[in-house]
Amino acid sequence: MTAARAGRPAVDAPADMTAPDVLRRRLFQPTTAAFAAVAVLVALLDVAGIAVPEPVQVVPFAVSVLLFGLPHGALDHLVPARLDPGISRRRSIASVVLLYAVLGAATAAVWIVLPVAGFTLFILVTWFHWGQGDLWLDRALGDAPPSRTDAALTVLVRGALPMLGPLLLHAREYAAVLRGTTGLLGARSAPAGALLESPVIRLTAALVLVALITAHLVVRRRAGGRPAPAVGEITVLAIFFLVVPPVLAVGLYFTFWHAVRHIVRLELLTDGGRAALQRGHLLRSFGRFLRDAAPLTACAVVLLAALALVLRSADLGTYLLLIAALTTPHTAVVTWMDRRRSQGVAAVRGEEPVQR
Ligand SMILES: CC1=C(/C=C/C(C)=C/C=C/C(C)=C/C=O)C(C)(C)CCC1
Ligand SMILES: [Fe+2]
Repeated sequence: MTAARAGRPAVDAPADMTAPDVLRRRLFQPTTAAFAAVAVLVALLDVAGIAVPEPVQVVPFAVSVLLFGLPHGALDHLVPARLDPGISRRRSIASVVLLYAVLGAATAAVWIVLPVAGFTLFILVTWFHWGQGDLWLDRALGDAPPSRTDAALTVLVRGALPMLGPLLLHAREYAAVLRGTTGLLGARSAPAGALLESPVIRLTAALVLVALITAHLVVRRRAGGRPAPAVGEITVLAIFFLVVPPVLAVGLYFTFWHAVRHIVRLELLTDGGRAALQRGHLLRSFGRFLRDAAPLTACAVVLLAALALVLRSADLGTYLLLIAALTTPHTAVVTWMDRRRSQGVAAVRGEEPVQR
């Protein structure tokens, strides 16, 4: 259906634009620009001696409960059926529910027995998971070459930006999140917090980040990929995570960068979603997704409320504990999707029929 027939202004993407072009111009480039604008704004406020108030910093995480963040994993139970016509809806739901029960409980057990190890595992799993999300997109947009070294470095760099970046200039807030989460489980994490705040660790993190970024860009160029878009995104994200207070920065990244990209990936697996995205109808596509994800998002909200009651705390730490338990199985689902990579990549290029 064209926009004119729908009786709205002509907002359809031009017919000669491919899906990657449309997504790049309508979604990914504006997102990068918005992140750059936030970094500039925060830097200007800083110069003026104004700090972003703490209640404002948690707004993106609060928004993520219903918009994009928590919902982005709420279709995991349908992913196997969407990707493989040989897998029935019933089998898809049963296997993913089992996966969530086993890996979610195992993650919770680590947190309960060894909270600091739970936190460390959470950072490492997120590092990998957010890195794999950006690798998928780089490949889908034709920027990343089919090289294993490029893949490994992309995952390492993209995950390191949000997980190591905040440590360089905001180690105190980083350590506060460690205390805020592990403290809910009765842990005394003073030594680990002090370690995070030590100059040696922060300097090491800076060196690792610079080395990874350099190696990544060199390898991408040599392997025949397109380094230019990556340079732009990495530069903006590096400045963003250096400048913006971590709770605000990581909340914005989770909600409007990682989750949005994953939603695009899932929408491209359906006829309706792909058609909407190819025409640049982003809001329609996100609306469809949020509606589909509503039942399981509601279940996750109930779990969050139950956790808040058990821990007698309804703060960011509680929410992060829930996310930690859900992220391990979610990462397993996405890793399975990656192994069937050809589907997703072909879908964004409009080369392949997709199933509902
Ligand atoms: C909030 C915050 C942190 C950790 C956030 C994490 C680890 C979030 C993970 C979210 C996931 C995995 C969502 C699912 O895709 C850091 C880095 C300690 C820095 C201080 C602020
Ligand atoms: Fe995710």
